[in-house]
Amino acid sequence: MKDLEKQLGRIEPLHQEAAEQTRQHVDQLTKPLGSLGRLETLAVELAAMTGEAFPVVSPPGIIVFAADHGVATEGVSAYPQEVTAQMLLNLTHGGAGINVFARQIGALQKFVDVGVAVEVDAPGVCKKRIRAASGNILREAAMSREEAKRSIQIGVESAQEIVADGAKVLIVGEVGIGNTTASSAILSALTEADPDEIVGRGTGLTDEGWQRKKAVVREALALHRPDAADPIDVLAKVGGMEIGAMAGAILGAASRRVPVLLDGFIATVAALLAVRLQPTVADYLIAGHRSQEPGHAFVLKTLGKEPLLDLNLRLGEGSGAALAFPIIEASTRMVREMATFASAGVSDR
Ligand SMILES: O=C(O)c1ccc[n+]([C@@H]2O[C@H](COP(=O)([O-])O)[C@@H](O)[C@H]2O)c1
Ligand SMILES: Cc1cc2nc[nH]c2cc1C
Repeated sequence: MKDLEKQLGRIEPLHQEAAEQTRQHVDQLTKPLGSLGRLETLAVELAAMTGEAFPVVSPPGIIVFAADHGVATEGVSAYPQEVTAQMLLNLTHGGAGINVFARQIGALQKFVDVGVAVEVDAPGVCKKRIRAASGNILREAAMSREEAKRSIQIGVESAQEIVADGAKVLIVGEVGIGNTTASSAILSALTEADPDEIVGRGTGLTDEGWQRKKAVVREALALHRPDAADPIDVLAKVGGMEIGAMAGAILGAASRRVPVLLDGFIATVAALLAVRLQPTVADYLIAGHRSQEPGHAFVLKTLGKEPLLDLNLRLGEGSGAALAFPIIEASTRMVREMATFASAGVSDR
């Protein structure tokens, strides 16, 4: 990934001085020491990421990447493939769940087609199509190595664009019928997790469909034998274009010291790919929520991240991260707006 590294520049280590300044300030605010719990540690983490002791996180930026998966023809999703394109159109009309939550938090929104099966003609779609759906991983590679790299590069560029537009935190979301199958295969390949432990029902498979999905993941891994030490190989053989783009966007945001608020299973598997490509990116990740998909708890544990919310969500699109955003914002407002013991004339311990 030499070319990508060149394009990204370095991902800077955390800013310890800013973090220390925030830590000291938080301890002077008018509250019992440590009483705002996770909000306090979040405030310090955000300072370390941004390099600013009093960071601003609004407006957040949300990028939804859409792509189709050849494996969808194997009966691994409760919904048909055409839903991906239909939902992409719905997103541009503002009718999807993430649109509602994005409006609630005043987010910038971007919708990127990286490989939907049927092209969507709508002005709100950024067309970065690599190919019309990935290959069916049960029989062929999801994509070529070049296509996998291209997906990452599109993600990097999309993140850089939304940051240039003013986004202070990045949320990456996706739509892609079949992408929990691809994400499960990536996760198993990268961690040697047993598919039985991490494959879930995705959009809501029946017991029979769920068993078939586990077998598909197992067979795809046996066929392709992706190299765990080579994340691009894993992405190309059993991944998907929106997953590569999300990994790239996460790298792109971190390279600009922009914190990344993670959504559900697919977004977090993309984050694991990003971490395997560039380990320092892990410092810029905050887990928004824990999805119902069983592999999500596993990948969060692998990344060492504790989610902010657990609302039994399994929508994707960036929805869980958008719902967690007000907590991030509250931590920054605590630092900026609360009085100190000295300023308010309140007696300290
Ligand atoms: O984010 C999650 O944790 C999540 C869990 C289950 C399903 N999804 C969404 O549902 C789609 C994938 O489910 P499936 O069953 O088609 O693999 C895809 O469009 C995702 O956005 C998302
Ligand atoms: C309707 C629908 C909306 C979605 N949004 C993200 N994934 C989705 C999957 C389906 C099926």
